[in-house]
Amino acid sequence: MKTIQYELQDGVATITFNEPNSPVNTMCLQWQQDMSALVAQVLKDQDAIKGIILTSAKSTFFAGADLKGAMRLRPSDAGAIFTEIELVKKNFRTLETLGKPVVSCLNGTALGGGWEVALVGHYRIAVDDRKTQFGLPEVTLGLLPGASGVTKMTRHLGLMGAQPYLVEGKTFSPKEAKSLGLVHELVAPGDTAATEMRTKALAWIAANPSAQHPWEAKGYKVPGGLPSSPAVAQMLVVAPAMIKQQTRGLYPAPEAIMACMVEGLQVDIPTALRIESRYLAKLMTGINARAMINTFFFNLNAIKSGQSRPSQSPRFKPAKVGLLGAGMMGAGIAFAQASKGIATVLKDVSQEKADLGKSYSARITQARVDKGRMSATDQQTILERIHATDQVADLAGCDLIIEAVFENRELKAKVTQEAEPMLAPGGFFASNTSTLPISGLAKASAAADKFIGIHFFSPVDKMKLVEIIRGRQTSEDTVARAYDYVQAIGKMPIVVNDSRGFFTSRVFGTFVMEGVAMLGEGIPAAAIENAGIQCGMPVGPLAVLDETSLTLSLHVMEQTRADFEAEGKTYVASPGEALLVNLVKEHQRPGRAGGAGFYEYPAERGVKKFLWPQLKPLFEKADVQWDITDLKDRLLYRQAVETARCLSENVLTSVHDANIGSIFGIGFPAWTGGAMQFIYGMGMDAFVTRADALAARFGAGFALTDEVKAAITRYQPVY
Ligand SMILES: NC(=O)c1ccc[n+]([C@@H]2O[C@H](COP(=O)([O-])OP(=O)(O)OC[C@H]3O[C@@H](n4cnc5c(N)ncnc54)[C@H](O)[C@@H]3O)[C@@H](O)[C@H]2O)c1
Repeated sequence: MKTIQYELQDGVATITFNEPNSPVNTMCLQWQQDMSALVAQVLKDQDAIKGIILTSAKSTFFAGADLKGAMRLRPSDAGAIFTEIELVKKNFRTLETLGKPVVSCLNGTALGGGWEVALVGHYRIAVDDRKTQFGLPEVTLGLLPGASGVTKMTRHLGLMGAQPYLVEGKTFSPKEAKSLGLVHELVAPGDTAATEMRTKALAWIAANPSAQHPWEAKGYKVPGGLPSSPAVAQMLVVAPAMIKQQTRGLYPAPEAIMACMVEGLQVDIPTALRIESRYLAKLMTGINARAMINTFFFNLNAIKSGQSRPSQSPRFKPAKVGLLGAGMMGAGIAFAQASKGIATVLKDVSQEKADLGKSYSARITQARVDKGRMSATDQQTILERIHATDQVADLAGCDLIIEAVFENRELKAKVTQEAEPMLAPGGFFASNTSTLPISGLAKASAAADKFIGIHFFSPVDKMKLVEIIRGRQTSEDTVARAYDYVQAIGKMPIVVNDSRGFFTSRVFGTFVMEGVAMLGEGIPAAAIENAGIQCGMPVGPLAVLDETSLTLSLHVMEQTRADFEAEGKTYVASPGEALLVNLVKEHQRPGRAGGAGFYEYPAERGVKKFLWPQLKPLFEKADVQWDITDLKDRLLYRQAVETARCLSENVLTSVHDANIGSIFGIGFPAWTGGAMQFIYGMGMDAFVTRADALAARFGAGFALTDEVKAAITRYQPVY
């Protein structure tokens, strides 16, 4: 056995998982074969065995399924997958129904398949380490815990009790596991933890010679009752509808898990396990799981491990970072930095404004203190790290200064020249601009190689993504430092090359303007907004444009037009631009902040916003024909085409940055796996055919040139 060590001593069989050439244990093909060999060995030795201990030689217990293999699966593989899962469970079941006590000694994290291995033990002992996580997050990858996870957790915790851990994929600490009854004993972390766990395991084995899982005993009652009991039956009327509402029918896994829980409780264990295998085989070979695994496992890991970070540069640890502008963004960034231990100088034009910016951190931390999620001491430490000031000189010695002043080129140039001399030797300067090309802003800098874009999203506290923009002259060392800074404050960096709107603002612009173009065609605003929600965007294009401001969009368009004219280039207005001018200038509807946009924002408390009734007489056409599938496709395809163009133009240089950036920066629906995975998931031919058809009816925004098609093919990931 290559991945499992087996030792039988004094009647105790110790099974140690230890996959070679891997930092973690996985359910790889070799492990599956080894498990069959192991079970055969245990059966041979069973007369001599008094008990079994499951343990790991890695720093974690067991990581779970081999996801690379899952990326190669297609619907035609469902039968083979069913057989494979059934074999894994047959081996588990042989061990746990042998009539011998089995103890899992959990030295570290056990997630997904790893937690299902842990659940083979009748008794579970864990090291109470803060880093350790247990649970079944399969749903977040479009999967279902099919190696007995659904069956066992539902029987342990009941239908209601198990829901958060199965349908939502909530993970839990060793302490929480203990309070849920999923772990029976905890030991303190440290050098002696392994020995202590073993001692406890041996004692339990000696005291429970013929252990079994609780539900194997006659008369076992599932907590909360069976689906036929009145309380559960009542819950079952509501729960599926709630799931449907949350997933909008776009994510099959939560529904499949719920169905599997309910069906599994009404049959015996072997049948429940078979039902589970069927559901898993279907999910695992479907398009959604592939998209989610690709993005939420492989792409996220690529970002964490720094695949877009220039690898030659040494690691950078920011100690002191200055922020120019204590407005909405500056205040948010200050809190993000200070809570990660970075000394922060928050500068504005007056002490009053700087203090106001700092008060944002005071408010956020106070809310956490009030909820018991932060200690008053921690709050004080964070606030003490933020020095609010109106003095440029206070920026002296900063490793990095980020400007977040008004979106105005002249002002940005002025503050750059004022603050740059304050940088510590080797320090660098960044702009948080959301629209102005970085290479142009860098002209104001005395060291363009040390000038970069670090584009945060609002609200900074909630948005994990940060877009790093490499200007024409930005050095690779500066890119690496910006990457390290973003990771140091716990955010997710993507790296793009400079271009108008970079990646996220550019693609986001195509989404909202496609919505405005539809309105210009006479399609009802409510239908447009509904299409946005139905395809999985967080909000409709008109509502989000109201939030980001119609005036701002118009300002950016005017600025772009002026830049194009100055460069002697032809500016082509997007189809919705005239309508936007009309709304802002003729009808004084600047957006949410101005109290009026596509929506009305009633001042009365509790009265919700509603679409401005005048949109109907002004823009809707009674004879317009539209189809919801077309509307949904237009909103998604327009963004996917623009993302592919970004790859083709070298604005983006990786698919993981494209996918993660589109989901976390723009709100591109997660069920697709991101804007590029949307294309790869459906296949190049199908995508091109549909995009061509949309281009023929709705314009050049959907047109794919040969270069763009070549870029899509060139960047296609291979698993
Ligand atoms: N608001 C967003 O959603 C968002 C998102 C990403 C990026 N951005 C960009 O971030 C920047 C700031 O945006 P915001 O929404 O925080 O603006 P804001 O209007 O809330 O804040 C700007 C702040 O800059 C201050 N300021 C002006 N001149 C200054 C100077 N000489 N020195 C120091 N401070 C000065 C102002 O007093 C004000 O407090 C802009 O470039 C914007 O495009 C904004």
